[in-house]
Amino acid sequence: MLLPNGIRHLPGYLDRPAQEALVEAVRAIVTEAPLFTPVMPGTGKEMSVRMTNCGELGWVTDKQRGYRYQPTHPVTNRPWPALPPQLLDLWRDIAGYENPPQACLVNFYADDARMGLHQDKDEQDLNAPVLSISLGNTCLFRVGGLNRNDRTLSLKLTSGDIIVLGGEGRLCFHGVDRIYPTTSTLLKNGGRINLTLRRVTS
Ligand SMILES: O=C(O)CCC(=O)C(=O)O
Ligand SMILES: [Fe+2]
Repeated sequence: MLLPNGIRHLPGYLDRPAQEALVEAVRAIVTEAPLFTPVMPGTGKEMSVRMTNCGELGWVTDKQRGYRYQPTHPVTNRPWPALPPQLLDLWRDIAGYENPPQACLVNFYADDARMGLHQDKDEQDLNAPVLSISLGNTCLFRVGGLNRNDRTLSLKLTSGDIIVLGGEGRLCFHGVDRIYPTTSTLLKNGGRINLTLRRVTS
């Protein structure tokens, strides 16, 4: 399904077994690289999502140094766990990009978490798409244009859906307005997981 600016929505792309396998992979990642609470640069205000990463680089943020990618976990200082093979396969099948992903951000949304409207622009390689996978409870996703004040469109993302921000849509503003509790049985404790695959360097 094509949204404004060529953003692609692939509803129900992953079947239940594929979703369960990804949840298992995420469990292993979180054991090795514990979730941390990201903060806004400058204000130091905590975001409501908790996160970790896998891949050669991970997205991190703190009060002083702001948003960036780094090869190690900010708390354990250990390298991030490897990208699970399923994610490399998905990138190959969907992204249509010659180089493999370097980073996978793992976002955990409790049922009261959200993510404000933002652009993904901490990457050098803006030719590569961002591939985003939804697992667990349904969310209300909002996508706009290249300017914060552009008109936005809201859509529900359910477990197994994939969004591709590529081409024109690569730098579109987007965010998660809310999570709908008890809309999926995939995650025993509710909430939502979002996996975001990215290329970082050119
Ligand atoms: O949770 C989502 O669907 C979006 C996550 C996101 O935009 C991000 O991590 O940059
Ligand atoms: Fe984003």
